[in-house]
Amino acid sequence: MTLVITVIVGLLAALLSRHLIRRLKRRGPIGLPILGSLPYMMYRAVTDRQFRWYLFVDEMRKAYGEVISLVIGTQEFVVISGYNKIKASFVDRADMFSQRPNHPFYQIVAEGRGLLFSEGPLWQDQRRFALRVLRDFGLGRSLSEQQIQTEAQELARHLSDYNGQETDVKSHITKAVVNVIAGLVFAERSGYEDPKLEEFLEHTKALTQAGLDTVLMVFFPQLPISLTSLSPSSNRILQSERWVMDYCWDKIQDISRNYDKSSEPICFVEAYLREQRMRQASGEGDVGSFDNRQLIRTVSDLYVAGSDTTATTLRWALLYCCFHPELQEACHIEISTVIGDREVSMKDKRSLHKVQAFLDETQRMANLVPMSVEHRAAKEVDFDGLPVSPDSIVLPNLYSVHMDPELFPEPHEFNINRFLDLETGTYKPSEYLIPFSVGKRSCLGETLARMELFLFFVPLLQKFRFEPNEDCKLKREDILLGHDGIVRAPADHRLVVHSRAL
Ligand code: HEM
Repeated sequence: MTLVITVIVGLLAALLSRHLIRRLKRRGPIGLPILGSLPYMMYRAVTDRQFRWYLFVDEMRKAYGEVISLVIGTQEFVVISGYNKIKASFVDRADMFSQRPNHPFYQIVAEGRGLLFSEGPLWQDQRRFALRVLRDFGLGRSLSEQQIQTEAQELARHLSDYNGQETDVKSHITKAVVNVIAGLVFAERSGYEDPKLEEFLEHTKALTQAGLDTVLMVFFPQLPISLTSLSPSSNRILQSERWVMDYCWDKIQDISRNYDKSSEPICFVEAYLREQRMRQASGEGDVGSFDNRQLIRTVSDLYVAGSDTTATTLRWALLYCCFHPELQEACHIEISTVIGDREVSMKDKRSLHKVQAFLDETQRMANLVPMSVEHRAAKEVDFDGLPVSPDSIVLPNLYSVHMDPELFPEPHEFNINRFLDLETGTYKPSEYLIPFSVGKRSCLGETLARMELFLFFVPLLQKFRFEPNEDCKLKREDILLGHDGIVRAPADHRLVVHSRAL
């Protein structure tokens, strides 16, 4: 018996010392063997109502440094924080840090296809193609400008029905933004009452605002993947993923049945179908990586990445308008003076200094994707003295840049003057504002998103005044703290909409 106890204690001591030696070589919390910092994180999540994953990670950054190793369960996260370190890794060493996690959970969800979670030559080809097609359809130019203007008018018409009443602006705004993407991808739009659109919004929410129990699967990559179905939240993600894929596939099939592949494409799907045909004609009858499964995944990525992100940023902008009525009024006066009651266009952007500063400050404070999308290293590498394994999940801590008091003094204050030249009153952009991340994997939809933010926000402030309802005033701090998730959304709230006399 004594011998057995001695052997067990010896084994445990050996395991612990091996763990300690390995952990001491790395910067970051030591944690426990097998569980890492998970118990501490769970304790914090249970005892602190204000616990948020990105705040926890940033707390670790404050305690241990700008490049740290955080082990949760058996999964190592390498957190890269601060503008200089983020640039040194994702821009200067982009070839090393532009991969996506090879973790089994991501493989199940995305199968290494699409734009968001693919890598290597497949990702390069698809990204290049998507950017070219979106440019051909006038991204950053008049075609998509008209499309957004039409949706902005529709949104304003819809909101004017609520004059003097309170409403949850979320669904109105998201529908308008989804219609812009649907126009580009499928050359169609849905009515605001379309039940499929409602369903789509529910499923994208499940995908972008996943909870901690989903991440639990990520924390233990060695667990059999069948266990994923035991976690309700992981299951919800997989179901939503399937729903969005089926939805996209139905639409692709409709387009495919009617599209004459020799004619000029009018949407992304038609351009893709034509590319498939050209590849089949030129090669050995092979579409290469441009097959139908890749098409569905790419389309669903554009849909999911392009809807909740922009819509939620606009919701943050209206919330900040409500909590800073003097700034809302200053932007309205600027809009009235510069463009009066005519329709806004992208040409007006450079004359609307306060509006631009307001949108930038919104993006800084909102920290919409605080830890960006997960990366990984292409191979075993040393970065800033820390060994980084290709199995580690690398997180660009964008939140740490936007909240850096050296770059943005009093970072928790909403202050549009950071983006204004105080002598001339003109807009002054900052290179440290990086909501779309940086480097080769930076947001593919940045140009579209910037256009949408401007072309939706200006008519909203031109035609309406927004006010928080009583509940929103009472719960201000909770609403501004927001939810956890890949996309950081404000907590549910309702605003009172007042039409302005034009
Ligand atoms: C305000 C709105 C938006 C924000 C803040 C935003 C932010 C981001 C961020 C932080 C990433 C990850 C970059 C990285 O991996 O380091 C990303 C990736 C991506 N975004 Fe956006 N995004 C927005 C809107 C859009 C729109 C409108 C589209 C669609 C047209 C889009 C499509 C994508 C795609 C496809 C990727 C993956 C790129 C890749 O892995 O190569 N995004 N976005």
